[in-house]
Amino acid sequence: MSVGLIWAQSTNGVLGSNGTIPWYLPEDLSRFRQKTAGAAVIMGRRTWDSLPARFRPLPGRRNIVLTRQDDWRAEGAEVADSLAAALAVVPSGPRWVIGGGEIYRVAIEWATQVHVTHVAGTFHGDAHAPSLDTGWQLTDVEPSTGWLNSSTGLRYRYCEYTRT
Ligand SMILES: CCc1nc(N)nc(N)c1OCCCOc1ncccc1N1CCC(C(F)(F)F)CC1
Repeated sequence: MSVGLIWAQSTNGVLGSNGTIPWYLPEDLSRFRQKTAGAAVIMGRRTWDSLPARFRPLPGRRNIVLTRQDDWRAEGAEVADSLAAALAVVPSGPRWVIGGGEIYRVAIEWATQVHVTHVAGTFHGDAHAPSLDTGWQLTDVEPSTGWLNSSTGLRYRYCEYTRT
């Protein structure tokens, strides 16, 4: 029942603040788009609400939204009331959990890969990335040393972790 998690976090582990991402990193948007293209994406209802309207639903992907509201509906979204239910509706093929903090904390138990965009800097926020325990191996860092420079002046790098 393997699933991948993908997120962008600051040095102090912030993912989001009040339903938004507290930085603008166009390179990460491209990376996210490329990594999840054609896959099923699983997200919490708050993350769905946070998507800019033109990206809701995320184009070219099955969008599965987790909510406990049994009457919740949205154009372009498939609804599930648990992660297990979400994974059951996409029995095969790549599945990416794309947020938010609450969902990552549940999904990390099922995950076999985590792709993190690390944004250099300290940001205020109310959603935090889960910590990766010792079972996770860092299998790819780009660049191998140092940081990439965004057109926005932010420094960032990509880390990929796997767990057997
Ligand atoms: C990108 C942000 C992001 N980064 C990584 N590495 N992992 C994620 N889990 C993630 O959060 C995806 C859901 C939230 O997404 C957005 N939140 C605010 C503004 C824009 C977006 N994006 C822009 C790109 C768009 C495209 F369809 F092009 F992919 C999807 C919506």
